[in-house]
Amino acid sequence: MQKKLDSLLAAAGIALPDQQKHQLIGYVELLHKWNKAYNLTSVRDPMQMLVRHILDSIVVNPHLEGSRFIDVGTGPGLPGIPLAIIRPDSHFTLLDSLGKRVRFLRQVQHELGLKNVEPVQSRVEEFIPEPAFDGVISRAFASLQDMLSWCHHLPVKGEGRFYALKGLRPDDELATLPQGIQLQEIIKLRVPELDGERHLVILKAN
Ligand SMILES: C[S@@+](CC[C@H](N)C(=O)[O-])C[C@H]1O[C@@H](n2cnc3c(N)ncnc32)[C@H](O)[C@@H]1O
Repeated sequence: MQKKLDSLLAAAGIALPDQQKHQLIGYVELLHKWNKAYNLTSVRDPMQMLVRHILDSIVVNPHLEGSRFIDVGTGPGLPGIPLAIIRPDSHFTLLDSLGKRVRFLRQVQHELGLKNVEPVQSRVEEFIPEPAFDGVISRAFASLQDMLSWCHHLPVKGEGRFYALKGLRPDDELATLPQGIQLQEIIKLRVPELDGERHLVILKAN
């Protein structure tokens, strides 16, 4: 798996310390080991997990601003765990409503020794955290409208952003953004060996 990760990282132009690469591989091994018991992902092949989960998450890293994030509807920790591994000076709250998935996240936290993640079981609508976040992140969670309406009460700093990882450019969802929210940027992401388009939508309150 190490060779495959190295070649994907090289193709993406990402350099990481060995310790972070070992943690990313350790995370894939845990996903693979516990997938059946916890029903974590439809991706069964660890090599495909590297492409569709690890690379797909970490290509977002250069576009994040700040150090305190929440990954809403994180499921098995995507994109939050890979981002927390390669961004050890940032803190990630990993939120999901399903107890089984949050139990898996606690196991990952413990086995990989991650000090910068906090798994939380809650529906996002009922979660009242503090202090404020620099960014609210989600992947495969909800339409932009639902994400923003379920997350609007989360405390986000003045310069804070909403980051939504999407497949195709979601022009129809962008046409009906709620009042008070504006589009900052849509970034086309390049994920080596992944078929199909990936986009990062960055929104901010105005
Ligand atoms: C399709 S999965 C995506 C998981 C992960 N982000 C990924 O990219 O693989 C959506 C996740 O959102 C969680 N979820 C759905 N509605 C939620 C809510 N209102 N509050 C918190 N989590 C929610 C589900 O339990 C599920 O784990």
